[in-house]
This record gives sequence, C-alpha cells and structure tokens, in this order.
Amino acid sequence: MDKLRITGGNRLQGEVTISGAKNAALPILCAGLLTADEVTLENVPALNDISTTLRLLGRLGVAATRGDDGRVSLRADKVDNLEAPYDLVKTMRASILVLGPLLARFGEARVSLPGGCAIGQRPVDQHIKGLAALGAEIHIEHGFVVARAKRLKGATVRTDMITVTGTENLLMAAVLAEGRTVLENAAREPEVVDLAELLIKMGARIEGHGTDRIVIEGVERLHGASHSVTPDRIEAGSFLCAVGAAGGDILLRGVAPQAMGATLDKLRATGITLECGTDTIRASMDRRPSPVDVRTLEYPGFATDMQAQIMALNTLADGTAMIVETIFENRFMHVQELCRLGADIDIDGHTAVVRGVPRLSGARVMATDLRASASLVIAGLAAEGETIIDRIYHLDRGYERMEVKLGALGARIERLSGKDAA
Ligand SMILES: CC(=O)N[C@H]1[C@@H](OP(=O)(O)OP(=O)(O)OC[C@H]2O[C@@H](n3ccc(=O)[nH]c3=O)[C@H](O)[C@@H]2O)O[C@H](CO)[C@@H](O)[C@@H]1O
Ligand SMILES: C=C(OP(=O)(O)O)C(=O)O
Repeated sequence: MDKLRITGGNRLQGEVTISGAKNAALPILCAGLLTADEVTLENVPALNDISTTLRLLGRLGVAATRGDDGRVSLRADKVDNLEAPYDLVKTMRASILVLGPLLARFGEARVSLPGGCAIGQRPVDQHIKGLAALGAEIHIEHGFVVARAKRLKGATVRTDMITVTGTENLLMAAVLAEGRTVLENAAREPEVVDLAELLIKMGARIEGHGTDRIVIEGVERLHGASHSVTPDRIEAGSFLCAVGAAGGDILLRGVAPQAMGATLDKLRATGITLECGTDTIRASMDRRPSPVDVRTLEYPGFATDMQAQIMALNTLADGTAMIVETIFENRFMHVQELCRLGADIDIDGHTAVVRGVPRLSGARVMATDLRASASLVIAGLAAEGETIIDRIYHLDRGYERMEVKLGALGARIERLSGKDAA
C-alpha cells in the first residue's frame, strides 16, 4: 500500500494547474448512458474514482476511450447489462448515479447499494423516494436497488434534505421522463450546474439549475455533445489551505473562483492574501494563521468537503476556532490523526474546538477518508520533521498527482511504493 513521506517546513512557491472536478466528472460520465450518440468530455481528472466509473460503464456495455490529456469519449449504443455490481460500486458513492440514467433510458436497473467515504450513514432513500414519485417500481433486494418503469412520468419531488447526488440522479431521470418534473429543495452545487449544462447540450430542457427549484420538461431522446468539466473547487481550496499552513506565494491556474462559495471568504479571514482573476487565484501567506470558525453547509455555504483541510490550517492558528459539521455525522476522523501531529482539538458532538498551537511535529499517521488525507498532507507540510501518511489510496480517489503538484511548488514530498512503503 502506497504511503506519502513529507518533510515539513518548506514554503510553497510557484504555479499549479487545478484539475477538473471529481464530483462533476462522475455524474457527467454517468450522463453518457442517456444517449446512443457519442459524448466527448475534456478536463476529466486522472483519478481512481474516474477509472472505477469507466470500468463500471464498461461493464454495462458503454464503449469508452480515455486519453492522457483529460479527454474521454463515451458511446452507450450497445448497453447490454443493466446491473451495477457490488465489486465496483462498493468503493464509490457516485456509482449510484447510474441508477437514474439506466432507468430513464432502458426502463430497468439493478444497482448495488454504494460505498464511498465512511463519513456517515449516507442512505439513498431520497433517490429511491424521488424515482418512485416519477413512477418507478423500486425496492431494495439482496443489497441492490432494483427499479423498473416503462417510461418515467414527470412529477414534483421535494427531497427531505438537500442531496447533491440525489438531485443529480433525479435530474438525469427526469430529462427523459414524460412531461414536467419539478425538483424542489434541489442542491445548488456548481457540480449540479455543470451536469445540467451538459444535459442541455445533449438536448435536455432544464431551467433553474443553480437554484433550489429545477424544472425539467422531459424529451423523447437526447443526442451527443461535447463538454469540458468544471474546475475542482475542493482541490483548489486544498492547495489554498496548504499555502496558508506552510506559507509562501502560489498561483492557481484553471480555477473558477466565482464558484468557490464561502471558502474564499473563510480563507481570507485566516490571513491568506487572495487575488482572484477570471480563472486564476494568487495566494500568499507570510504569518501564523488567524483562527476561523466554520459551519459546514450546503452550497453556497462552507463545503463539508473542505472541513478537514481548514481544520488542519486552524491547528496552527494564533487562537481557538470552532468547527461545526452539519452535513455528515462522522466526519471528524482526521482529528485523532491531526492530534498525533501535535494538534490540540476536542470534539463535542458535531463541534470540534481547535486550539491553535505554534508548531506541529511530524509523525506516522493514517488517512481515513479522502479529505482527511488532504488535511494530513496540509498539516505534514507545515510540521517540523518527517510525516508518513499511510493508506493514501483514499487521497488517490480524489486528488490528481497531489504529491507531484506539491513537489513542483517546492514541498518535500514523495510517494513510497512497493518495498519502500513496507
Ligand atoms: C460524489 C459526490 O458528489 N459526493 C459529494 C456529495 O455526496 P452525496 O451526494 O452522497 O451527499 P448528499 O448531499 O446526498 O448528502 C447530504 C446529507 O443527506 C443525507 N442523505 C442523502 C441522500 C439520501 O438519500 N438520504 C440522506 O439521508 C446524507 O447522509 C447527508 O447527511 O455531496 C456531499 C455533500 O456536499 C459531498 O461531501 C460529497 O463529496
Ligand atoms: C466524500 C467525498 O466523496 P464521495 O462522496 O465520493 O465519498 C468527497 O469528495 O469528499
């Protein structure tokens, strides 16, 4: 199992290009199931989750080609299997996103209940409730969601809570349903908007994406399209936390600053100087961070996917910060590992109290989920001495060559594989 070795203390200096967003690319790949024509994509990040999704689509009968330049083309004209099996679905939450498209286009689907980061219970009851409202016969059997519908029928669906992949699944189902669907309490995340924009290019009739009420007029069929995946706001935010913790001056290229919600305001409050261009962010930091309180919320609030990284930054702050996690009930697993690096953090239910310390010290730590891994990298870059991070397969699910990108910014970081990792 690969590990990362970081020798902390180097300031970060230079330029880094941000990849396409994992959480936009995954639903967008699944949207390829909605047409028999070719869908061509650019800016698809080179991540393990993308490889898993392409394997899953391949298993269903989708022909996919992937270049090493971020291009992927998909053709779903020979889909001959409507079952998403446990072995592929177990590692990745987003695999539930084949359910809506399969059901809408082929009238049937069997999808194993998904895995993904173990950050909470993460049920899919809202996906099921929404598809049932669109007329599907749907139930759980032997660990699979099993769904059938001759043709889905438009309806008004109000989910009990805001759900990102739930909104995406229902959106992909509704575009081929008969009549009008209204998704109320819809997720407003930029990744939902990016998916809607691809679907519109494919001939879907959608309005209101980016608001909490999306209106879809179903069409008989969709056609092929080309699309470039939106930049990864979480990867961008993670690099900004890294420069906040380690100090330095970096330029992010290929970003969408206007889509970064509350993240940029909170990072400014820590003392990082940020200058945003259309698709760039320059960030510099030359002092100890100020503490910043954070409450995770749906977009445009502060993203739960940035909580661990801003906590890592707060561990070094000149004061105490309160971090409240409102989206997932078990997303503080990085706390114990940050404390191994010398952080001073107490957890009380959904709140973490982070008392800043002047310095962290390198240690052996274990990544427990994707963003927890990123928080350990950020802390390791600032810590004195050597940090070894184990189980970085979590990191590889969602960050493209993170150690290479950080290395180019002057960080002392290397991947240990094979015998070196033993
Ligand atoms: C692949 C992807 O895009 N993953 C993102 C997506 O996950 P994901 O779409 O799984 O997260 P949701 O927005 O669905 O989850 C929000 C909350 O709703 C609950 N819930 C959700 C659906 C449901 O049917 N029932 C239910 O109870 C969840 O347990 C959670 O407490 O949004 C999360 C919240 O921004 C991010 O952390 C994940 O990175
Ligand atoms: C939680 C995440 O991913 P997933 O929903 O795929 O588990 C994430 O991207 O931070």
